Amino acid sequence: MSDQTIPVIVNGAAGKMGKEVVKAVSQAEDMKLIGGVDLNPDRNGQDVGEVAGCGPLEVPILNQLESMLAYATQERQLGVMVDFTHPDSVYDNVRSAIAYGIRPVVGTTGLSPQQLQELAEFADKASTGCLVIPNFSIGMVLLQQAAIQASKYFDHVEIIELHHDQKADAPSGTAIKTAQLLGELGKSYNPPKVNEKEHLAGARGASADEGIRIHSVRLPGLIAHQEILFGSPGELYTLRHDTSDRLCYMPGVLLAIRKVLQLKTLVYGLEKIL
Ligand SMILES: NC(=O)C1=CN([C@@H]2O[C@H](COP(=O)(O)OP(=O)(O)OC[C@H]3O[C@@H](n4cnc5c(N)ncnc54)[C@H](OP(=O)(O)O)[C@@H]3O)[C@@H](O)[C@H]2O)C=CC1
Ligand SMILES: O=C(O)C1=N[C@H](C(=O)O)C[C@H](O)C1
Repeated sequence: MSDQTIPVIVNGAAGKMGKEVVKAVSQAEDMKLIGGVDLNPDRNGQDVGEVAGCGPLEVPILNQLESMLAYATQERQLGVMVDFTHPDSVYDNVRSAIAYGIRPVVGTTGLSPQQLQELAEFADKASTGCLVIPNFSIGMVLLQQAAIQASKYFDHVEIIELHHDQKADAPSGTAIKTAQLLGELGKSYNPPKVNEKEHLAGARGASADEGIRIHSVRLPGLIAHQEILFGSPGELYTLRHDTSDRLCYMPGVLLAIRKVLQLKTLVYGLEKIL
C-alpha cells in the first residue's frame, strides 16, 4: 500500500451510514481504513468489516473515540475522522478530532447554528480543515441549485422532508440547509394573505429562514426524501429528491475525505467542494 494513502477512522461504524462508509473506504485505493468507533460495548474489538457485512478487514472497532484518535496520530499521513453518529455527540466528537489534529468529515446532522459557529472558530484557531455536510448526495445539491433558480421567480415556498422513523432530529439537516440557501438570496418568502391561526400546534410546520416553512414526516418504509413546493397564482412547481439506497452518499463522502486535507477552516455544504 502506498505511503500516500489517507488514514480514515469511521465514527459510528456500526450504524446504517457507518457500515456503508466502511465498505466504501476499504475499497478506495487512496485510503486506508484504520479503525471504527462505536459505543456499543458488545462491538468492542470486533472486526469492522465483519460488522459492515463485507468480510474481515482486520481493522478493529473500539468503544473509545479518544483512543482511536490517539492511534491515528501515529500514522505518517494526516488522518480523517468520518462522523455518522448522533446529534447529541457530534459536537464533542468534532472538537476531540480537531484537538488531535485529525480532520473531521461530518455527516451527522443536528448541530445548532451556535455549535457550528463555535466549531468553525475552533477549526480556524487550529488551522485545521473540517467539512460539515448535511447531505452527501449529488442529486440533493442539484435539487438545491434548481430551488435557488426557482426562488427568483416564486415568492411562496414550503419544504416537506420525509425520513425513516429511526431519525433522531427534526427537521432534517438537509431541509435546514435548503432553507438557508434560499434565505441567503436577499428576499423573504410567503407574505401572509390572511390572519392565520393554528388550531393544532405545529400544523403549519416549523418556521425557518425568511419565512420558509419546513414540514417533517417520519414513517417506516421511507429512507430520505425531500420536496420543495413553489406556488404562485395558477401554478405549482414541485422539486423532489428520493434516496433509494444509502450508496448515493458514498461518492460525496469519498470526495470530502480527499478535500478536507486541503482545507484550513470549517466548510459547510457539499456544494462548496464540488
Ligand atoms: N450527511 C448525510 O448525507 C447523511 C447524514 N445522516 C446523518 O448521520 C447520522 C447517523 O445516521 P444513521 O447512520 O442513519 O444512524 P444510526 O443510528 O444507524 O447509526 C449511528 C451509529 O452511531 C453510533 N453512535 C451513537 N453515538 C455515538 C458516539 N457518541 N460515538 C460513537 N458512535 C456512536 C450508534 O450506536 P448505537 O446504535 O449503539 O447507539 C450507531 O451505531 C444522523 O445524524 C443522520 O441524520 C444520515 C444519512 C446521510
Ligand atoms: O437521517 C437520515 O437518514 C438522513 N439525514 C440527513 C439529514 O438530516 O438531512 C441527510 C439525509 O436526509 C438522510
